[in-house]
Amino acid sequence: MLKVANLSKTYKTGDKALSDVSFEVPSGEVVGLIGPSGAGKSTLIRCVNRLVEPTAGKVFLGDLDITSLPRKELRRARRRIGMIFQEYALVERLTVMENVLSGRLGYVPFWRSFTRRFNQSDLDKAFKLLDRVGLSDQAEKRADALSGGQRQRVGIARALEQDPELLLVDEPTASLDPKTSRQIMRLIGEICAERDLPAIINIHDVILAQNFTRRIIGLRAGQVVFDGPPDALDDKVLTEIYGEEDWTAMRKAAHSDDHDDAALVKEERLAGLT
Ligand SMILES: Nc1ncnc2c1ncn2[C@@H]1O[C@H](COP(=O)(O)OP(=O)(O)OP(=O)(O)O)[C@@H](O)[C@H]1O
Repeated sequence: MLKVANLSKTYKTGDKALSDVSFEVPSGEVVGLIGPSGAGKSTLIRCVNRLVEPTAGKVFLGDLDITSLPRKELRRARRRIGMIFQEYALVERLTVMENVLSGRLGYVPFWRSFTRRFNQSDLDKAFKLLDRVGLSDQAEKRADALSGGQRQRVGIARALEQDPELLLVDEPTASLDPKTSRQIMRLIGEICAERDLPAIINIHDVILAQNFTRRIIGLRAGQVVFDGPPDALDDKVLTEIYGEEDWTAMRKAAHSDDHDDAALVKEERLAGLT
């Protein structure tokens, strides 16, 4: 379980990015973190594993107070937190398998990580993960030969290779087309359910967040202005978070996207492609 208590962050520039943010994420819960640009979503995700140092407040992973750990212990604690990034952060010239195995680098002794020698159980696990994310036939391909969606699947498998207790996901679909975005969100949700893994997903697309998470936290100007189920996110709340928008038009557009998807899948089935 993750607990964030009274977290605040003011950058050296004087920008107040987070003010007194508190929430808990129990095991297996996937939280969509939404809010306009500059609301503090990335800062919040990064404060959890102290890639950004909070100015005040606490972060607990289970009983462990992440915020009070000295550097060396923080490194150990970070192994318990998997991160998935918008731009995938893969090593382009390495193979898919090597990228997944790099998720273990925090665990293996330095000399072994240097020679990239991994034990059989790491390899077995990586193969299983690649199978789970639908890439078992791509293990030897170089990362730079993959599509965006495939890259993000590698990013997911890599995060899982370290057996995390928490997933921090930063704009996982920002570089993907709508259909692939939905597939990636579905995959993350399924994997968290299978592993009883809590996750926070920073996602700018409200409709995606509503369709693929069961709880949404809305940030505005560094403060939590909504914390509840997707159904409760009505036009009034959305306007409070984002300001005035035509929410009906936005929903219609997303809905027609869904229909296009469904029609495509049907056509592919009829043509015997899937
Ligand atoms: N390294 C930094 N130094 C100074 N100010 C920063 C830094 N990073 C972010 N900020 C400021 O903190 C506030 C929150 O930024 P943050 O990137 O967390 O928002 P965000 O909700 O993730 O936005 P976006 O959706 O555009 O990525 C903004 O006012 C931003 O300008």
